[in-house]
Amino acid sequence: MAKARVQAQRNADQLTIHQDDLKEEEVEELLDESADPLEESGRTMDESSEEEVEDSVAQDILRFEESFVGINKRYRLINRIGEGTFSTVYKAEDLEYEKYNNRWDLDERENSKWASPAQRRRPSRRPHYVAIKKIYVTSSPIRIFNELDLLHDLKNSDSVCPLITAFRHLDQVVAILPYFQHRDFREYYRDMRIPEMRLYFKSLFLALQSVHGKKILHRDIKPTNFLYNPQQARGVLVDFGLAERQGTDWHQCACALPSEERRYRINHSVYAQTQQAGPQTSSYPKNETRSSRRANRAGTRGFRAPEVLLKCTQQNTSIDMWSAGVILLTLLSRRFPFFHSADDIDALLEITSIFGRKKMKETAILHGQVFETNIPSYSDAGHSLEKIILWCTGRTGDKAGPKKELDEDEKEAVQFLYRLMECDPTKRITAAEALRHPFILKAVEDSEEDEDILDMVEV
Ligand SMILES: Nc1ncnc2c1ncn2[C@@H]1O[C@H](COP(=O)(O)OP(=O)(O)OP(=O)(O)O)[C@@H](O)[C@H]1O
Repeated sequence: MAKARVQAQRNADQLTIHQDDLKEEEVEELLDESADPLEESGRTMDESSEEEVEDSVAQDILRFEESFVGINKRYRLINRIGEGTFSTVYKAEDLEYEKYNNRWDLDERENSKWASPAQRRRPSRRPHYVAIKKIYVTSSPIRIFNELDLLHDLKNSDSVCPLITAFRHLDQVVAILPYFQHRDFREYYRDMRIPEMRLYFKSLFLALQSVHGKKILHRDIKPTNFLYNPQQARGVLVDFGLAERQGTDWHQCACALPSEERRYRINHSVYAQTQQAGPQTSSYPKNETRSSRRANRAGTRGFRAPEVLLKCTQQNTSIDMWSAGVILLTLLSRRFPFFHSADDIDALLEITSIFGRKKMKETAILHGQVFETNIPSYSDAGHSLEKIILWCTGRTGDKAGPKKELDEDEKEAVQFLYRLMECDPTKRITAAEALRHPFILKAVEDSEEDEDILDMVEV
């Protein structure tokens, strides 16, 4: 029933929109459709003209249309495509596309390069899709403003999904973004090959380079926030709901001190004094009077950098590079999610099981924290990432048989991974440096090779 009502509404909307066009341009219709290269390239993967919509989704769409008065005059809601912690995202057709300047539409820009002057003058018959992000009314206005403000700042970056516009109706705010065709990460993480990974990360680091260039931390880098289209080898970053400008609410952290001064402070700390008092004394002050440390720990579990977990009070853009490293580890190990912690302590322990106790102690000290664990199974040195990837991909081999090894491409990927999952944020690779790393530079060589193959086919 709900489905039928949505369909009836859609048909009515479609009629009012297209009647006039048809009268004016009937003759050109056929030409228009066959000459539009985007008819081929723009509709990829999951896109069909009408999608199967579940009853519960259809009802949700109706409720949204009823509560947000006027939304269906501008957009034809098609499907619900995402339900996150802070918003619901719908796919919709932009019914008023031709009325506005659409500089944001990269596909259209690309398309018009190939079109004749006559085709360029004609309004395209291709439907134009947008993503409508309905931000939950429980989000604070400051948070909503922050997201829209940062998106506005990033509007000229080709690799950030731009904000087209935003509307408010009573307490409801919606952000309108271009709909970006992408493939669900879960469909390809098990079999993505190294050359494809190079392209994926090249695109991700181009995006991060532009975001970090503006001194903005995304804070929530994970596969669902990087919408990637393998056919175009291009992805866009979405969801700036947790993003912040670097320096917001900073207090001095030991990691930003010169190493001499840091050592001096550590040697004279309360902890160092209790240590000097001898092994019988408890390592921790019994009557702690200092308030517990506060720091922004926003992000998604499993993707938070060690300094976020250790409550560093001067976090910078390098936290996103760690999260990108977790994505690479996921792809190399074919395990998603790779980390599965219930809370921050668990998350620290998961990292410890890889990098070992010694590294974690050093990392904690960097931020003026003490890391101790009495869990016996954690070794001091941890395990190499190579070994972990071999274990995860079932290449352990038996003791009698030949030693199993990663192939050359994988070894190169792991070298790159060490630069991303560097526990000390001051030593971690930046997005700009990552783009110059051999692992990423080879992406260009690979695609040139592909072109050679294409040339051969043409000849
Ligand atoms: N522009 C877009 N084009 C296509 N799909 C999109 C777009 N924006 C968002 N989505 C889809 O909607 C999902 C949720 O979007 P978003 O991450 O912005 O919301 P969220 O509520 O902050 O989610 P989460 O809590 O999972 O981080 C995305 O993972 C993606 O699948």
